[in-house]
Amino acid sequence: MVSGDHNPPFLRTYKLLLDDRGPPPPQPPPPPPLEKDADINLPLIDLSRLILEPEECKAEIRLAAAEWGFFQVVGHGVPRELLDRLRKVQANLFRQPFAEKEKGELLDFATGYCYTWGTPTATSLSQLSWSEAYHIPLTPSAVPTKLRARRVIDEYATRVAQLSYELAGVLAEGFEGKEARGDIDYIEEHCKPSSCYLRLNRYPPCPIPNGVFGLVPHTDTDFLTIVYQDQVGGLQLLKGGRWITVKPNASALIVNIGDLFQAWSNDVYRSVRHRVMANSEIERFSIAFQLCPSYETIIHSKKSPSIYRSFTFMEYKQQIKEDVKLFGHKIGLSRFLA
Ligand SMILES: O=C(O)CCC(=O)C(=O)O
Ligand SMILES: [Fe+2]
Repeated sequence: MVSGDHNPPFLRTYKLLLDDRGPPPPQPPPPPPLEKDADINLPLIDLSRLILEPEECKAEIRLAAAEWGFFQVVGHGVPRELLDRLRKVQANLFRQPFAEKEKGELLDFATGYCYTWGTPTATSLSQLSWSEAYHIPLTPSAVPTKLRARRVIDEYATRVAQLSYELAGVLAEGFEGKEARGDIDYIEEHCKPSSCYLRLNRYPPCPIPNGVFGLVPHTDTDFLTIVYQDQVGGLQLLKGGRWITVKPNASALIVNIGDLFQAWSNDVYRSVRHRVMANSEIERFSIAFQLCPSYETIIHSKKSPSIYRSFTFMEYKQQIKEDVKLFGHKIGLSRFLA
């Protein structure tokens, strides 16, 4: 039986930021009206077609990654029943008392895990993320676990990592050409599960009206992210100057391109800014798998002229850390222009 308050103390901790809101920031002029609804529907790709009509399906994946940087997939092979079990495990982990979550001993992952909430560096409301998360490095453990939660997370991680390799392969072949199949192994070689992450997110209801972020606008620091969201909604991506909501679809997984794929593909694929809006009444859950390389991996495009200089993943992460400290936010790829 779980007792004690499970919500992080947002109102108390961020009281100054919340009191100091001032007038709302000036709004940009409204964008022109959309021509038709279809314009705002994210591509939905049925991956079972990779077997029936592989070339058409691969072309759709590449087009979506180039034009949107975001797409949803069905027919992805992750059983619905596993997603349901995972969601229960996730809800239960977040329902533990806040003090227990902070102690960080709820899961027995090989290299530990990290529980975070809010934005300790925030100096204004626009830098605050109204959410909590378990960041789990997917290092395989030598010791079998007795924890059901970890077994379910491991099972999901194995499946979703496999899916990410498959998608990364299709995308790599798209800009490197078929003859460069070796580069498909580039991903499998450098992005072993031990350097990938799973992030369990919870967005508690936020009593502050208007526009508090569940997760502040950002691009992802990885090759690829695969997100499983619940039915609440709130994830939005930036396209053509508009924030577009990713409509919940219970059978779909959301795939988005990260900064490293953008650099490696020399801007063929786009790492698009996205954010989560907080909901005033309902809590929201999502799970993000991040396909990341080992720290020493060198990211460089073979295309000439190369838009970005070569950099290691370690350098990239280090730069982000410095920028967050200095400016309160990540600057990202523009720091690495050639
Ligand atoms: O919660 C979501 O839908 C998105 C999460 C996300 O953008 C992230 O974890 O990087
Ligand atoms: Fe993200």
